[in-house]
Amino acid sequence: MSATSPTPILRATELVAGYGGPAVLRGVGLELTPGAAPVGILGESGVGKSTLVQALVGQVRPTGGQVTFEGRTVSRLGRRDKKRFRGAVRTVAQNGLDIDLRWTVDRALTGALTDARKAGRANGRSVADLLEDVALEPRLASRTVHSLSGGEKQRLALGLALTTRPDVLLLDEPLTAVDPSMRGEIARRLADTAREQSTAVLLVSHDVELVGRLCPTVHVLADGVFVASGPLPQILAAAGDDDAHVAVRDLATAAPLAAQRFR
Ligand SMILES: Nc1ncnc2c1ncn2[C@@H]1O[C@H](COP(=O)(O)OP(=O)(O)OP(=O)(O)O)[C@@H](O)[C@H]1O
Repeated sequence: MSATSPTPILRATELVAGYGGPAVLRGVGLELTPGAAPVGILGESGVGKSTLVQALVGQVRPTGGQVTFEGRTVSRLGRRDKKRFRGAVRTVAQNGLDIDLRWTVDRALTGALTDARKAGRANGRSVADLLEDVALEPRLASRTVHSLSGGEKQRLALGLALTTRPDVLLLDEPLTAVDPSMRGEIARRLADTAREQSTAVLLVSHDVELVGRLCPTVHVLADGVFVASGPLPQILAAAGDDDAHVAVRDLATAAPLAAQRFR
């Protein structure tokens, strides 16, 4: 290994987490490295994908194992480190817009860029650049956030997350309201920007096609652990094996087109 090989910035080790009852996550390991290719998470509804994302940012406290940011335990970060963490690790969830809906898109993005600059995370991007990153038309800049469609709001949430030039972008079903025919294009632009800025991306989605296209490495979450990891074609190709996990078989059945394409 060369001395300059990138090191993971956000790392979950033997992560156990839940909500007081039986643990939802029962020993998950994950590494996110700036500059590395996007990592995908697939799994049926309720298996704990969002719980994993929340545990990665300290919103769900692990009861076992740990999550570290730059080597420090996330749930024990001090005030200054926490502030840095919030700029460096951005989450975009399905309904992730936490801003005044009366603002115009331009005001929202300009304000976020100013905040990023004050926090020492200026990225040299303009509002126009950000709109392009997430495939929002320039004419939408003068519209109020409230007036945007669900899919446009989701794209704005992505644009806002990019304002801090994050080291890690955690995307939890970020494009559900976007027309399926547009998802690929938005994801491609996002992946390009992430690559240019060395942002590590974790993509959680039910959309097997999307995850397969964007993420060279995919983890399948079931029974609280990753039951399969690797390139999606390899995972789907093994779905017919005698020892294949039922979640992998279900994945191939639920996404026959993807299974065929990747086979
Ligand atoms: N705040 C909470 N309190 C108690 N239980 C919760 C809470 N949030 C989630 N759960 C439970 O934890 C389990 C995992 O939920 P989670 O939302 O992580 O699954 P998911 O894989 O993201 O599902 P989906 O694909 O439907 O979004 C589910 O059984 C869910 O009901």
